[in-house]
Amino acid sequence: MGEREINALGFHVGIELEETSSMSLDDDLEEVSMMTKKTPVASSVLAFNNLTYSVNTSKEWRFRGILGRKDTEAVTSTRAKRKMLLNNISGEAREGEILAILGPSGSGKSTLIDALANRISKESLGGSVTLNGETLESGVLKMISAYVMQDDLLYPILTVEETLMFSADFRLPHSLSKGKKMERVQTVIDELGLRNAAKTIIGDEDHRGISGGERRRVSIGANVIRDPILLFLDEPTSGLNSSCAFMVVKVLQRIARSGRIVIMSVHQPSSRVVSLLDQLIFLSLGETVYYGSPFNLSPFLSEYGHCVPENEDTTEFMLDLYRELEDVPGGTRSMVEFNQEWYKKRNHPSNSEYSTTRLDESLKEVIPRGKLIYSDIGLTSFANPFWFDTVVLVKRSLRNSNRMPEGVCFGTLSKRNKGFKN
Ligand SMILES: Nc1ncnc2c1ncn2[C@@H]1O[C@H](COP(=O)(O)OP(=O)(O)OP(=O)(O)O)[C@@H](O)[C@H]1O
Repeated sequence: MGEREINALGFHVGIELEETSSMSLDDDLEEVSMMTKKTPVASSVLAFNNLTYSVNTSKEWRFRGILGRKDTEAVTSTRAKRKMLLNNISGEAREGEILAILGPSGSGKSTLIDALANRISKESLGGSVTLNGETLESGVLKMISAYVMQDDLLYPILTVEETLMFSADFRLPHSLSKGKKMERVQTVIDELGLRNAAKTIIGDEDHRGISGGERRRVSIGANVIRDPILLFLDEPTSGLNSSCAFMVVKVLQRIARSGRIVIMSVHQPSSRVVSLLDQLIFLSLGETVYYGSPFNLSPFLSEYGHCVPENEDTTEFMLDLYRELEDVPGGTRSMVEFNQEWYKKRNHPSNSEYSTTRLDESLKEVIPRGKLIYSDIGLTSFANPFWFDTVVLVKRSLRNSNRMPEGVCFGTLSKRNKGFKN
């Protein structure tokens, strides 16, 4: 354990000096990795307890008349049914760490991220979400967090630097000087390992631009420009090949280590990606089948009676195992129950240490750095007036469309969900 420092939230953070890892895949990332890395020990914690969310689904039956006679009127009966999307999900995400939510399609990964990111109405969501033991006001969590969506919505003819500068104009207070905003943009470019791509256009199917992995990092950068405390990402690696996916998660690890909480969903990560994750939640049909570190997954499976064969990837083995279980009667129930017992045995509430600094005091420190204003009456509105945001958006659209050689219509966005150039 090395020195102690105070982080963005005003919390004390223990710093460990770590050996540098070498990355030949990306020059920029390698350059940053060559510098001594600081790994903060978590001191702020987003805890979620017994999150439960269900939706109404209605089933409709139509009866023809007796003996299916066509002249009798059809009778319709509708019976409301509730579908459980999240069932008693608990866990914590710690500052300096990445919490990853894994599971097959439809297991509830996006729903859980939405629940944590305050994108599901409080009335519909059971359970609690707290930061350092305090329940966040509905608006506050949104204000101190950023949510990166699966789809890239970027302007194709703007360069990486311009894209981030427009984000800075849009997300940072307009009272901040151009120079300070540019400084922040340059910091983010380095943090994302995008130095070599800074002057390259985003590109799309018709215009050659940066790679798919770099695009994803630009999307992340546009959201971290205002330095959020919490970063939520829905499938940040989808559509990327394994080396690009690794680089994206490597960047997320760096973002987490700089004192943020990162929560992401991932469908089928490679073992290299898993090596960058700190905590995992495996979901099956809205229930937790494993919650813990990647290192404990193999012992968990052994104790559950399914030893991971030598040379097999543990995460893949786990995903295959419970996908098989989902197809048999009783499904993954025994695994869900085993996980609850296993977790209780290994974790004690005293492990969950976090700062005792009052949350509102901590927010006072951090909020002026971003787009938000803190006043004596609490958190108020966004720093930039509506007209200012409108001007920024119009300027961005105009610059993009002016550069389109074909004179493509105003405000064209690049949305490449498929066909990434990895
Ligand atoms: N409003 C809704 N009404 C009914 N079912 C819903 C609703 N929203 C989501 N679902 C269902 O909830 C389940 C979980 O959805 P969710 O999007 O969270 O899964 P996921 O694990 O993120 O999947 P993917 O990897 O495909 O994105 C799915 O079966 C989905 O169809």
